[in-house]
Amino acid sequence: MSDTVEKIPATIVTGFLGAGKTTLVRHLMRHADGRRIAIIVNEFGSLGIDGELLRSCGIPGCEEDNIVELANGCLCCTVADEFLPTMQALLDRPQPPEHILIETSGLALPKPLLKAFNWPGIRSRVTVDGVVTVVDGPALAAGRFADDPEAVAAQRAADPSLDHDNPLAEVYEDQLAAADLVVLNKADLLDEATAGRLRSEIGAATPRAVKVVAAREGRLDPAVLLGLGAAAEGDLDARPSHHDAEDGAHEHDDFESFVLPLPETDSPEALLDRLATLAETHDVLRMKGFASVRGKPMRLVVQGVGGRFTQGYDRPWRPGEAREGRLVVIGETGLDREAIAAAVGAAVVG
Ligand SMILES: Nc1nc2c(ncn2[C@@H]2O[C@H](COP(=O)(O)OP(=O)(O)OP(=O)(O)O)[C@@H](O)[C@H]2O)c(=O)[nH]1
Repeated sequence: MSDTVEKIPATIVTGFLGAGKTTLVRHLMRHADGRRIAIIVNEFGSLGIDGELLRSCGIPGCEEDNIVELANGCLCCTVADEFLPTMQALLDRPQPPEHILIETSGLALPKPLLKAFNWPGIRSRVTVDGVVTVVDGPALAAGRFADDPEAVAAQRAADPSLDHDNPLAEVYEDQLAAADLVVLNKADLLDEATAGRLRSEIGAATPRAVKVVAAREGRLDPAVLLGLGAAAEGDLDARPSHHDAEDGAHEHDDFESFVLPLPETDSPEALLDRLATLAETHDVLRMKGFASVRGKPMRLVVQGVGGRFTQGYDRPWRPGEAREGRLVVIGETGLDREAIAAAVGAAVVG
């Protein structure tokens, strides 16, 4: 009975590339009210941009020690090698966290991660308080991740061999199927009618009745996001995955990621224009990184989701720090790396 009483709650924040997970985690940290929260951030690309952005945000609680980065992989595939030892180390701290936030990569399937919470050393000490799935409202409205969920479902039901027909939709659907709460994010870019339509679409795509809340920049009261008490690790059957038959193992051959050095720029606007054109031309799903702007003491952050780009400065370049720009590029396999590199005036480095 005391089984659940003293367990540390963990919240899994999942959602497609660029949906707004890191933004939501930052909001949560800003409103943590002194709660000791540890963050585990996982990224698909080899360069940990999200961890870097969280550390530089200046919010108390986002210090180095509280953020553990699992870059270069996908949490769902490196559970045993990376995630479990990381959790163990957090739990073994003299002052263990009061809550653990896990931000998955945009391409991760939540279910293998949920399963990991049943490992003996973890299950006795941590419970999954809830899976929060962040959805990019405007992307969904544009039909990018689930053009027609019902049609996809019907097609699949008719032909079970259609396992990898649409990897984007599969990831999106798996993330929704695992959700205890869905955040319909980027509500500022949706009109009311569209938001209403998306809510019903999401409702139809989730296998259980799950609350859908609209948000701008993940700005929701922590009481809405935390304390869901789902104990999701004990409820796996209710969260179907396209990869159930594969016992959690899945390939990421469908997607690729690489890093480009970004040359110093005179104009952030010109840089963004170039990247936006590039994203459209080459069908890039996600770009994010840092750049040096000539004459500026601050580091420029660039964020691109599909063809929509934003920029801002996060922190001054440190004394002695090389002002090296870096851009992570993520897309479906087959990106023309050379052409993309040439378009930003760089050579591929990783
Ligand atoms: N307009 C608008 N932009 C948003 C909102 N939330 C996040 N963004 C922007 O969307 C971009 C991606 O946000 P992130 O929080 O980095 O998304 P993510 O899900 O962590 O991205 P990945 O880690 O690549 O999967 C950034 O430029 C954000 O500023 C929102 O509610 N409205």
